[in-house]
Amino acid sequence: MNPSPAVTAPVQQGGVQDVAAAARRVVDAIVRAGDAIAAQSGDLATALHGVADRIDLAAPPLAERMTTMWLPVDSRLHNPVNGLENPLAPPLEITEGADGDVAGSVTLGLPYQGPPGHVHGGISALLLDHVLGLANIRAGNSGMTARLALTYHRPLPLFEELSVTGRQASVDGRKIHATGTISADGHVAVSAEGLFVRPRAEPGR
Ligand SMILES: CCCCCCCC/C=C\CCCCCCCC(=O)SCCNC(=O)CCNC(=O)[C@H](O)C(C)(C)COP(=O)(O)OP(=O)(O)OC[C@H]1O[C@@H](n2cnc3c(N)ncnc32)[C@H](O)[C@@H]1OP(=O)(O)O
Repeated sequence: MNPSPAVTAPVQQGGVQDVAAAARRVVDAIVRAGDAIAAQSGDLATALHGVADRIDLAAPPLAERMTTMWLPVDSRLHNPVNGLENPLAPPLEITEGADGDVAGSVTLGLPYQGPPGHVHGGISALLLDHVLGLANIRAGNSGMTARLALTYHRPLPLFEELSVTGRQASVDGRKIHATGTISADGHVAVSAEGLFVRPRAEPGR
């Protein structure tokens, strides 16, 4: 289900989304293989640099790419959480949302490992910061993250579908409070309370 054009971007077959998906696969394969590719490392690095050189040649000036980052459509495609054109995004799939809430799902592999078989705590913070931010956008009052407090209740497993939720709790002038969770197998593993502050001027302006 695609609940809101405000927080998700259309899934496209082909195009840059496919390139980003292939790049994610390369990252995953490197982390999985580890020392097993040491003997081929020269060839592999040369091949990957060749791909990067080819892509770099086509790139427009950096400033041109940065200016639209806060525009909703561009952010939806390029943010590092659910941006389908950003290889760093796992990507989180926004699957559901009601009454301004945002819900998403994601299965994380080895590149996101912290403790053995479990998700690095900073990745949980990344997911929750973004989903709380999206919940604020959906609720119609959004701001910059000023404070994000996370409680890690239990280790969060890799290779299992995770459910991420976010909702706006209250608005007090420019201060916005939002809460969220990450659950695995129906159990909350991480919960978050965030303070977001609507800047006096839009960021980057
Ligand atoms: C408008 C933005 C949204 C646009 C959306 C476009 C579409 C995009 C689409 C998709 C995006 C998906 C969503 C993304 C989500 C991710 C968000 C991030 O990752 S943001 C990057 C990380 N955060 C920073 O870089 C902030 C850095 N900090 C600042 O810029 C400032 O400190 C800021 C804006 C947070 C506050 O600055 P001041 O000058 O406006 O704040 P003062 O006037 O001092 O305080 C206002 C009130 O807030 C409290 N406050 C401020 N900061 C606080 C803090 N850290 N802890 C506690 N209280 C704080 C103060 O005590 C004050 O409260 P009293 O009015 O006195 O009651």
